[in-house]
Amino acid sequence: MTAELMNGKQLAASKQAEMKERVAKLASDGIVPGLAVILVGDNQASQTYVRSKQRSCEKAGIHSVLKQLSAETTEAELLSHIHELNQDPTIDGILVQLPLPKQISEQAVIEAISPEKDVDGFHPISIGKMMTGEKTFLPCTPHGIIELLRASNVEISGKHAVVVGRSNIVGKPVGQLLLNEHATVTYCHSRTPDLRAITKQADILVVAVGIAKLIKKEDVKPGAVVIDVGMNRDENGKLCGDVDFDDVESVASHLTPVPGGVGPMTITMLLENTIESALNRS
Ligand SMILES: Nc1nc2c(c(=O)[nH]1)N[C@@H](CN(C=O)c1ccc(C(=O)N[C@@H](CCC(=O)O)C(=O)O)cc1)CN2
Ligand SMILES: [Mg+2]
Repeated sequence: MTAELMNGKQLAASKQAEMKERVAKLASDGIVPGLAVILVGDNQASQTYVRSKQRSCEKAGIHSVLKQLSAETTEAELLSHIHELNQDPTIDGILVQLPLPKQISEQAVIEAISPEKDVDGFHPISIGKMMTGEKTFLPCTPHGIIELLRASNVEISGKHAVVVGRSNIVGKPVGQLLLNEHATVTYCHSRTPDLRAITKQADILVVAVGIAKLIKKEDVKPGAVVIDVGMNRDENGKLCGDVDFDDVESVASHLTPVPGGVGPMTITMLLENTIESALNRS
């Protein structure tokens, strides 16, 4: 068996082309969606992701503002920027790029963002609504994963989904979204004994731990759908996921590549949330 590639890059491009049309229609009604991105410090990867978000906004016709703050920024300074953006009528979405420097509490920052502008879906109100299945902004990477599964016609209902990783950004929420789609969900993490015994039971395996090529073909049930959220560098400095792609390709039925899988969907769902937020303006 050779796994079918779940091409996030392609799906992201087609979704973003649709969004461009939606945004053009909105503009003719006098509404231009606006996204504010706050980047604190000089983390290289964060700079790349933020640039990519801005480029995608520009292509789609979404107004975007970047606030670049120094690594020494205090929590109070950052909060004051957020309070200002909460009041700005041209801004529909506020995103603070994570991770933040250690002097700043991520929780305090996330909670300062108005839930109406929480296009990252990280605010406790957004998370609570996601858990109860109410309409809300869904976190971008987990939502992107669900969209990838849908586009590949993967049945979720009744399947055993195993999530490796329990971060607030990916692991926890993707498990909840899979549960909302009626999967039976098992979470694994660094203290799970005999990880492989559990990953081998998965019909849908989502891996988001940040360990290069952790998952090998022996860890995967033949025919499983494997979603790789990892973003690591291999021994040659090449970008790679948490799944050993070349190994797992021969056992999985569907597999996401890194790059070009889940990553591009993250930005796409961010644009979708920003447009949604602009529609809620009036
Ligand atoms: N406030 C947030 N911070 C962070 C989030 C987030 O959703 N909100 N997620 C990640 C980083 N991230 C977006 O911010 C992100 C990561 C990766 C990609 C992506 O497209 N990756 C490409 C490869 C890029 C490369 O070549 O380096 C891919 O997988 O094809 C997009 C967004 C942490 N912080
Ligand atoms: Mg984790």
